[in-house]
Amino acid sequence: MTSNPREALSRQLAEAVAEALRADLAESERALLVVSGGSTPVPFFEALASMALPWSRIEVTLADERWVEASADDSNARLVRDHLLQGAAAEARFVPLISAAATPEEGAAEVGERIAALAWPASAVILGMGGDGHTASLFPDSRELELALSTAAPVVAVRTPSQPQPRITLSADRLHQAHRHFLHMVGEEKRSVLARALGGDDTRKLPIRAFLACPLGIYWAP
Ligand SMILES: O=C1O[C@H](COP(=O)(O)O)[C@@H](O)[C@H](O)[C@H]1O
Repeated sequence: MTSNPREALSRQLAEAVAEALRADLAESERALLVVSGGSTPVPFFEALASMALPWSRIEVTLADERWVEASADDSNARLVRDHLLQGAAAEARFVPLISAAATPEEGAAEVGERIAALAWPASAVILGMGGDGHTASLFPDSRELELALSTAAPVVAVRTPSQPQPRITLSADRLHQAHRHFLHMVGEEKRSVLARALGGDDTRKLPIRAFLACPLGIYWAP
């Protein structure tokens, strides 16, 4: 039994996602799970990894990634490998968003083909949100924000002045292609950003707005 609200939240989210995967796997041979990176999902990943699931039938990919080596400290793929693909969950098929290309612009076509071949619509997309209202790598100052919000392509290479690395993100269109959407966030700052997002409609200012009508299951703890 855990008394930490963030741990309890992660456990509840993991149970909801496991339930979603089980329901979809009762209808289809494969199911796809799209997860986010950052600091918030670590306890969620660990809770989900402990769930009894037919992991070999589950595909996992990311909402976004920094264009860095898979072994880099800030690689979202590394986060998934270290915290989700553990124990029985190591049987899941993880499909990363990076390639051997030097830049995301050069790698986007190959990564896009890989992503398009997954078991869409996803069972669940778990989004995070930054203090600037970004989700996935759809940042308010991303040069390709307009494109990422409007294209039917699965992925977009993104350059963002506020961020140190180039990135690649699933497009909003692709992120919408899921049976269920969850937003996982913690802390008062993010709660007030979400309240601002709910009070307006300019997606370019707070890109999380692109997902508020999915409908979105909001998992928040202080
Ligand atoms: O840059 C990113 O940030 C968001 C939120 O991260 P957090 O550390 O505040 O939890 C995340 O959803 C996204 O996938 C990641 O690349």
